[in-house]
Amino acid sequence: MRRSVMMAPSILSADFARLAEEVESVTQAGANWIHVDVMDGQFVPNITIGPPVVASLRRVTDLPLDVHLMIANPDRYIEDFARAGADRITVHVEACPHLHRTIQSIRATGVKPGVALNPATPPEMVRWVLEDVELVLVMTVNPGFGGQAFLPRTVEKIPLLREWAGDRDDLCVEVDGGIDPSTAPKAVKAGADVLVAGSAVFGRADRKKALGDILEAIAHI
Ligand SMILES: O=C(CO)[C@H](O)[C@H](O)COP(=O)(O)O
Ligand SMILES: [Fe+2]
Repeated sequence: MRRSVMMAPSILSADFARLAEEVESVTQAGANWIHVDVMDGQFVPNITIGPPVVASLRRVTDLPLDVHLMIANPDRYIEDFARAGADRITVHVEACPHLHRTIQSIRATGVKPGVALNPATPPEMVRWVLEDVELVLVMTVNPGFGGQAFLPRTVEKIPLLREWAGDRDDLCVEVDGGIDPSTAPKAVKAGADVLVAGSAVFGRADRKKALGDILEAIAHI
């Protein structure tokens, strides 16, 4: 029997002028986590939001805030995001020359650490820190923008990560980018158990139907 799958809508595709209502709509629709994409214009070409927005979200939701840092030198901001109310902080291995130290810094704040892999990054890059993290985020698009097409080969990393994680049944493997009812089954079959979806959820008026269609697509896997 496969592990239960959690849905983490990405607010990247939400209406930022109505963020509280947008979060409430996906909460009512059954979202498990709220995925927050932080971009700095350096590590990725786009710029989004920072700790003040996370602090504002913290005041309007009890759902776990899953903060995905797509920023250069993330060590500078870990404490700020932790203080703002993040439940999880995920850093990119490509942005962390001292990855183990960065993971320890996240853990020291009381926040659950995660590591993310770009599509071109081999899974071996996180092999020796798997026991130190709570989550591995496998990017299924190149980071920086919502609404891009899913890259199918990226999910081939997931069975390797699961194998290396051994009996770490609690390790979350999250996929992020281009997830919709047609691609979610590929990720879940490979072993993903957290699905981030931005445009496939916030791009539709009926959020319950949007989440429901993804869950229905994976129901029999
Ligand atoms: O990290 C991200 C982009 O870098 C986003 O979380 C991701 O792209 C979600 O958007 P979509 O589901 O529309 O692809
Ligand atoms: Fe993301």
